[in-house]
Amino acid sequence: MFRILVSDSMSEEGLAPLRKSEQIEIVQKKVTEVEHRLHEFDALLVRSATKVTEELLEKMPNLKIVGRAGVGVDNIDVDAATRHGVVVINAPNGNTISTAEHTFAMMAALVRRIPQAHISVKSREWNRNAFVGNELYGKHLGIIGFGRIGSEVAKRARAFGMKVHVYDPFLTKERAEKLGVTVCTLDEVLALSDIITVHTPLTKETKGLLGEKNLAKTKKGVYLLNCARGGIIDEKALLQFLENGHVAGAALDVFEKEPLGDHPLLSFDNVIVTPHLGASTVEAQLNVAAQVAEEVLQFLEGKPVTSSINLPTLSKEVYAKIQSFYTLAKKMGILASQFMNIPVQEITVTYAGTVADLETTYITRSLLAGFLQPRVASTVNEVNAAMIAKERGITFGEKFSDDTYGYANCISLTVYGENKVFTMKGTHIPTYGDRIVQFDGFSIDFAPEGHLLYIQHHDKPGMIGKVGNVLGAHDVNIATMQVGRQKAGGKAIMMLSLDKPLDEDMLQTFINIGDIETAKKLEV
Ligand SMILES: NC(=O)C1=CN([C@@H]2O[C@H](COP(=O)(O)OP(=O)(O)OC[C@H]3O[C@@H](n4cnc5c(N)ncnc54)[C@H](O)[C@@H]3O)[C@@H](O)[C@H]2O)C=CC1
Ligand SMILES: O=C(O)CCC(=O)C(=O)O
Repeated sequence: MFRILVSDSMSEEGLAPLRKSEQIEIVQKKVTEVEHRLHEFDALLVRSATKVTEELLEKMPNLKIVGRAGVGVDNIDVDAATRHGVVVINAPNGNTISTAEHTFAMMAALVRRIPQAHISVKSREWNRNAFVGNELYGKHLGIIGFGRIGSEVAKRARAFGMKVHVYDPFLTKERAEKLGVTVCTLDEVLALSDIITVHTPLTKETKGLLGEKNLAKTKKGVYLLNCARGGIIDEKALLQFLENGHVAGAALDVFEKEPLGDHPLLSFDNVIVTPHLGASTVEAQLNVAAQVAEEVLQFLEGKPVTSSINLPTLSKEVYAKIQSFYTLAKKMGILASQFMNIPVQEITVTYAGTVADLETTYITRSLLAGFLQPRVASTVNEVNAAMIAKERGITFGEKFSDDTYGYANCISLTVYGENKVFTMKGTHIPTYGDRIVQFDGFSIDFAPEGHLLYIQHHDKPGMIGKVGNVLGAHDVNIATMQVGRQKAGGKAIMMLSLDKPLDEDMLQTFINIGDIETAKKLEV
């Protein structure tokens, strides 16, 4: 049974797929109302009101996924979630149109002074001369941030006969041309535009992007819009430019601090405001709730998510292809970690054959998670494996090679520890399964699963019998056994899979046989 906490208001219809599952219990309450049972939840669904902080994550040790029904994840401490191994997903497309339409509604309202006129008429006035506005037709619109919403705003602006200038450092010329907009520098957008609208995320680079310095570069009489994130337009600077009359008006849906409360911006007649309503339509809320609900359901069923903020994004088709290698890699990591139970500095994974053409980042992360899990107390998974490796001073890298070791695909692992380098090769054979085909320099062929006993010995007659006798005497049944050696009479290894786990103190009994150098218990 999975428990999902929905802590902000969300479309009921969008959540319906989750309600259908008998494996899922949904609790719709604010975090503060369920403080005593936060540890029970596997998933948390939020909009922007719930702040997903490190402190909250610590109170939710069972949490596996946070779903943001919307775009911006600035209310979620993604780094902290990553450290806790919690996947963060969002619903990036569901509210694009609503927010673009809201921006356009705000733009029209701003230049035609519709809210002011509305208040006037409601106050029983009829003052037509007080509300003379401007046309949008023929005006220069500057769009800062040309992603999903910015480009939808541009389409609508073109339909209104506006000239669109765009600044986005990550926008390619081809995409801009396709959408019929002119790519500019930021200074050009500032200098050319009659109206400027921002559609970037709030980042270190965009915080205060329209501050005192850049506002001074805009045309006198410019109109400004922010339906993205509070803080992209610096509110203090905006006040100053409204006071001196340089900015003709501003339309704001978002603020540095929300809820806004009493704010000096509200005293300006030419500032129109909405309470973060960009995505507040029935359609957008249905879209985003349905999108996160579907993703969370997939995730809880062990399937891939497609819009994760802190995991490589995989389509279902790609996930299906990598799944076998993902499992093999995890087992290889677990085996290597137990075998090399010493500090390690570096891990290299080399891919050859069919696996080399797949999304290997995910496979490497899986191997790393398998390797780190026996070494750390907290949960390690694909989300936090890279971060934990870094914290522990373990570097890791991927290589690609043509040497498949005679198989259709081959994953080779090299672990560099103090005074010891360990190597292993694994392959996945459809219908046969995962096989380790090289272990610590010995060619061998065993399935990496269950209770394993590794013995390194001198290649002499009778060794297999002696090991078998010890196991028999302790009532331990051998399920399978594989041997490998470097040369006749040289160093050799045995890998036995057993029907029950070995007691740690039995290992010395094998060493006492003589001609056995190492006996290790491995559990996968
Ligand atoms: N008011 C509301 O209710 C809503 C607000 N939003 C906000 O709108 C904003 C845009 O959302 P989307 O278009 O979906 O995101 P997006 O990720 O599709 O687009 C953002 C664009 O900003 C660009 N960008 C990043 N740094 C930049 C910089 N320093 N200068 C210029 N451009 C930069 C990126 O290259 C990207 O093209 C986000 O902040 C999002 O949180 C989104 C939905 C609803
Ligand atoms: O949940 C909301 O209404 C806010 C939407 C938003 O700001 C976003 O998706 O970034």
